[in-house]
Amino acid sequence: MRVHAYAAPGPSEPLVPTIIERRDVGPNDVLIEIRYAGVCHSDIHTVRGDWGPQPYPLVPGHEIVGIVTQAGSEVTRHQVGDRVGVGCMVNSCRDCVNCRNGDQQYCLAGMVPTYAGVDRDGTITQGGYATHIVVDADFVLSVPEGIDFAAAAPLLCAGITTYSPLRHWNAGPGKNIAIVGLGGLGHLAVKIAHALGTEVTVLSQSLKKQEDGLRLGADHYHATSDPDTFPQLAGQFDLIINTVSAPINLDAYLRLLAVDGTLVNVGAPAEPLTLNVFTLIDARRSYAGSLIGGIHETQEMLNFCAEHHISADIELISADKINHAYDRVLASDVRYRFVIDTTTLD
Ligand SMILES: NC(=O)c1ccc[n+]([C@@H]2O[C@H](COP(=O)([O-])OP(=O)(O)OC[C@H]3O[C@@H](n4cnc5c(N)ncnc54)[C@H](O)[C@@H]3O)[C@@H](O)[C@H]2O)c1
Ligand SMILES: [Zn+2]
Repeated sequence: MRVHAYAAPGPSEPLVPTIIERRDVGPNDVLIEIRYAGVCHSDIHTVRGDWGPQPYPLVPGHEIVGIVTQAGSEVTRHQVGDRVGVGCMVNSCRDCVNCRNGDQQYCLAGMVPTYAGVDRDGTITQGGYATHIVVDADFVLSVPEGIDFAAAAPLLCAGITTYSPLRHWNAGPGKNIAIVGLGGLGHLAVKIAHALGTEVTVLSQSLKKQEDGLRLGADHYHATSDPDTFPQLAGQFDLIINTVSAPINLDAYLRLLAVDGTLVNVGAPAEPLTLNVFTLIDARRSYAGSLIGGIHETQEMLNFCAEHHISADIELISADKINHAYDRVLASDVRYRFVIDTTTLD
C-alpha cells in the first residue's frame, strides 16, 4: 500500500512530502489510519544524526494515534473502528527474559523502533508522519474514550517515558520529586507526578514558564539560572527526572538529592555526560536512566491518564509546518508538544 508521508532526505535537509510503501496486513497485523502524530525531540535527534548515522529517507514519528481500518485474521484485541495508539516500538523478540517480563523496550535482541529500525522481515521501519501504518497488533495500544484524541498522541512516547520511572521509583504521597526541563516530556511528568500525589518541583532554566508549571500541577518552581537555587534545594529530593535534551551539570543536580535519592536521565543528548563519583558516595545517591516503557505499562499509563484527565498541552499543526516546528522545538519555543494533523498529508 502506497501512502503519503513526510520524510527527512538527510541529516541537514528539511523534511519533504513523499510516498512510502506499507506492507500487506498480515494475520497478526492491523492497518491504522493515522489521525495525529506528535513531534518528539527524539525525532529531531534522529533525523539530524545526533545519535549516529541513519537510513534516509526517514519518516519520523512515534507518537501515533489513529483508527483501525483493517485487522488480520488472528487479531483479537483490536477491531475495525477502534481508537488505537503506537509508540516507540513495533516489535521485539518476545522470547528473552526482558520481553517475558513485559520490558520489551529492553529486549535483548533489540526492540524494533517505530522508525529507522530493521523489522523482522528485514525492511526499514517508517514512522507516524504518514497517513497509514501497519503494525503487529501486540504493539498497538487502546486509546481510552474520554482523552482528546490529538492530545493523547504525545502520551505514546512522552507520557510513558515519564510515567515509567515515576512508577518504578515509587513517586507518590510523602515523596519529594523534581522535574528538570519543562518541554514535551517535562510537562507530562509534572501532570503525572501530581496525579500520583507526590510533591513536585520544576527546575527550569528561567521563570518564564512558571505560571504554566504551577497550572500543570507543580508545587514549586525554580530557575536553574538563579545562583541561589542549588544551595537552597541541596539534599531535598527523593527523585529527580531529567528531561533535558542537552547536557546538564550532573554534579550540581545530584547534590539536590537526599540520601538514597536517584537522578533518572530520560533526556538523551548526543554528548557523553561526566560526574564526580564523590557526589554519589557522599549520600548513597544513584544515577540511572530509563527508556520509554513496556507495552503493558503503556496501556496502564493510558488508562491512568484517562482516569485522571491527563493529556498533553498541544499545538496542532498541518504537515507542511513540520520544519518550522522543528526549529521552534530546538529554540524551546513550544507549549508543550507539536502534533501533526495527518489528514493534511494527502
Ligand atoms: N529515555 C527515553 O525513553 C526518551 C523518550 C523520549 C524522549 N527522550 C529524550 O528526552 C529529551 C527531551 O525530549 P522532549 O521531547 O521533551 O524535548 P523538548 O525539546 O520538548 O524539551 C526539552 C526541554 O529541555 C530544555 N532544555 C534544552 N536545552 C537545555 C539546557 N541546555 N539546559 C536546560 N534545559 C534545556 C528545553 O527548554 C525544554 O524545556 C530528548 O533528548 C529526547 O530525545 C528520551
Ligand atoms: Zn519520543
